[in-house]
Amino acid sequence: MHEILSPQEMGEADRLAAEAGGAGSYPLMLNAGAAVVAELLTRFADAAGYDVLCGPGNNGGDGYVIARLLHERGLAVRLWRQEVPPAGTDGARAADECPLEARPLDRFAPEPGWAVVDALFGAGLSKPVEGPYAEALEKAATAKAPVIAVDLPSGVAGDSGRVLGTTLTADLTVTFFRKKPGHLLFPGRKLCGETVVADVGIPAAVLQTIRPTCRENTPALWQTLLPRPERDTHKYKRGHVAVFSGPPTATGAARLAARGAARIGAGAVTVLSPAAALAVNAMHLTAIMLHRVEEEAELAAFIERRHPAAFVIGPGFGVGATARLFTEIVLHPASGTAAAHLVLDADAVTAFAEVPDRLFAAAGVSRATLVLTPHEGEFARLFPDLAEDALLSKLERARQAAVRAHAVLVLKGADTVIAAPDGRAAINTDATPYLATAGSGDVLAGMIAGLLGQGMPGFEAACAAVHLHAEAGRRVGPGLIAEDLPERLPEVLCACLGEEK
Ligand SMILES: NC(=O)C1=CN([C@@H]2O[C@H](COP(=O)(O)OP(=O)(O)OC[C@H]3O[C@@H](n4cnc5c(N)ncnc54)[C@H](OP(=O)(O)O)[C@@H]3O)[C@@H](O)[C@H]2O)[C@@H](O)CC1
Ligand SMILES: Nc1ncnc2c1ncn2[C@@H]1O[C@H](COP(=O)(O)OP(=O)(O)O)[C@@H](O)[C@H]1O
Ligand SMILES: [K+]
Repeated sequence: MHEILSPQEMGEADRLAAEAGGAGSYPLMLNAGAAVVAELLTRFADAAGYDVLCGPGNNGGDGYVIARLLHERGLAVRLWRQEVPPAGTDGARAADECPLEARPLDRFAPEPGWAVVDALFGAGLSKPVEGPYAEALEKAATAKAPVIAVDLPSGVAGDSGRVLGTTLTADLTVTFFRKKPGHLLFPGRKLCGETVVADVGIPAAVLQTIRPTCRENTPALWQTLLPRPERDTHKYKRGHVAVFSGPPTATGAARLAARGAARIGAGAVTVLSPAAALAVNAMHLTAIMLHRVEEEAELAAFIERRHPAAFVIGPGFGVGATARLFTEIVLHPASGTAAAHLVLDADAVTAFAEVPDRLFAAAGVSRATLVLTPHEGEFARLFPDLAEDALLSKLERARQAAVRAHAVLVLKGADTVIAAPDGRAAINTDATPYLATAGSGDVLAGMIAGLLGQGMPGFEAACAAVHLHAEAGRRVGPGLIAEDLPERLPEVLCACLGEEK
């Protein structure tokens, strides 16, 4: 159930199911209508009546089925429409089979105590919602009527969650077969209210033909790859992670990342510090080691002697040439030295703003996995054209950036998207807004490096870290500060690994 289908893939699912069933697509519409009615009767059973707003396509077709089924149950129903579905379509058939008289949509006036069924537009939204359609949605919103949206709140784009023209906030959205990006990406996620996925009789086997590449970020994606230490392991086998520290006044971010790496199971973690910051770092580190690295030769020597499995560069590091130099050294260690994976975050992302191609070229020929963890602002510095393209969804931006950068891309935010250069993508859905606090991204960068260092593949490591970070944040809740996150990881990991204490 965790596959996420684009509206095009959903159309394909519909087509394949209709072919396989032999009875066309109309039975799916009947099932869709029945599924919405079942939800209405569970959650909005005490409504005085139901106003069903029907659009000109198959979303409207679902609306006619819903209106008929409610009417057959003896409930009070009013049907509102602007245009009739074109002859020969499922929508037209549903309209024909609906005995209710249709009222003109521009006369729609919500009644106190009535619920609104929004069946104007769903997957076929093709232009901004305007005119009488927009006015009807605005009236429902102004009346604060309970709203159930069919497939999507009308006006929300299924591929991106963006609003085209006008929309409304639903209390409940019932979608069919699988969620679409618009249910999970903001603002769509907020506008959907709660989203329920209903079975309309499309067999799961159609997914073998469609082969969707986007998933909701649940443990099913990566749980089996979460590292568990062998009984005869030793600390360096559990992955040695090195985190670059910034100057004396900006060392905390690196320590947060280091703590994230350690708590997620890296066997050894070293903070690499410029000379001037060694004293301040030393005052705050215990299990985590400290090593002076300020110059190219010191870094090369550290790599050659200690063979770290993964690095973090960026948190509190500064945006200068050193960030670029160290990044390039890590991606291309001296020949014969094993490549270490790299998480590039924060200042190190910004350091490549003027020369992003240098980073992408280095990643393209590196033996290591590069994971980029920008928030939207940092993303725009590395990928200005993608950030400015209003037609691209957050999912599409992350995907294109991953291909261009030859990197796993973690595009952070309330709806973090993780994308791999091979086209796989995941959308995270369980983060708490309490994570929006300084330093929480630093912890995440360290967590990703900690998993990479333990041998987890890049895409899965990033997905797992994003989920575990969100779960740790959820457990802390109000009052969360970044320091809390690593400390919650033992309990979160225990639950995820199914280990008893
Ligand atoms: N796939 C499945 O498995 C199943 C799908 N099902 C249902 O089908 C729905 C998709 O149906 P759909 O493709 O007919 O699209 P829909 O959303 O009704 O819109 C198309 C119509 O609206 C028009 N139009 C668009 N935007 C507009 C605007 N802003 N302002 C004015 N007009 C606008 C558009 O005009 P056009 O673009 O042609 O100019 C066209 O006439 C899906 O959401 C689900 O509810 C279920 O029955 C069960 C199984
Ligand atoms: N509204 C939100 N809901 C859920 N998670 C959020 C929200 N805002 C930010 N986050 C998460 O919090 C972290 C913030 O990271 P970042 O922006 O890099 O901050 P910092 O640099 O201060 O560590 C990211 O993991 C991001 O996905
Ligand atoms: K709708």
